[in-house]
Amino acid sequence: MDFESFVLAAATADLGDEPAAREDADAVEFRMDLATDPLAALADYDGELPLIVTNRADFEGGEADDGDARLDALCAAAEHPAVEAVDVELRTASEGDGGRVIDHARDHGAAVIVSTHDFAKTPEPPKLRQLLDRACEYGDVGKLAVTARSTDDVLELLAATRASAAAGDRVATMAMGEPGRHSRAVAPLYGSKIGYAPVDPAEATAPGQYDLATLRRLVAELESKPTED
Ligand SMILES: O=C1C[C@@](O)(C(=O)O)C[C@@H](O)[C@@H]1O
Repeated sequence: MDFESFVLAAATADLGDEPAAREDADAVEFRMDLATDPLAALADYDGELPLIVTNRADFEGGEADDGDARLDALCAAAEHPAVEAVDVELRTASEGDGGRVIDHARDHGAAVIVSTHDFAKTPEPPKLRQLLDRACEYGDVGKLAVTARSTDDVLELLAATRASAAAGDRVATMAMGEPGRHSRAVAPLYGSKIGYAPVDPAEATAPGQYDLATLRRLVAELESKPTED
């Protein structure tokens, strides 16, 4: 996966969801932190969709204790041939031991997504750009998920997405929460390269997600098509 075009990832803790995701998803995001024995599940994986592996730390809204074991598991996962991208938090990349995961992923041919989340708010516009810039310094894709409290927040996120993409960075953005839901459908038009949606809406991995089939349909319908004139 080079993320040159938009990738819709079915986010799940259960790789058994893959057959159900095939029709609508381009990839599966395997939330290792939410799975019971993620490396065993990965060893048994023989699905068709490529995998993005995420072992989200507790300090960033996930359930994995931060520490060596979390990063060791990500490194082991990166060795699986179906794993085409590895997700690392910006904080882990910049302040923690994420460098070894990034190097290991690249050594095994996997792309690196560097993520940062704000679960309370949408930061001011200069900060949005700064977060995307920093995430792109470490990752092949810089991902920013914020919390929208109004549609104005979404406008600012879309503007930052557009500006980063126009500057040549590969970014993925989404606004979490109800007022931000539509960002998941429209951000691809402004340059966002990854969307996340659960196969089963009861198993959302973030607030405000559409279910997979809905997001696929919305993105496809909004996709700009060449005009005939
Ligand atoms: O970082 C992200 C984005 C996300 O938080 C979202 O808002 O869709 C969902 C997570 O599963 C994924 O790791």
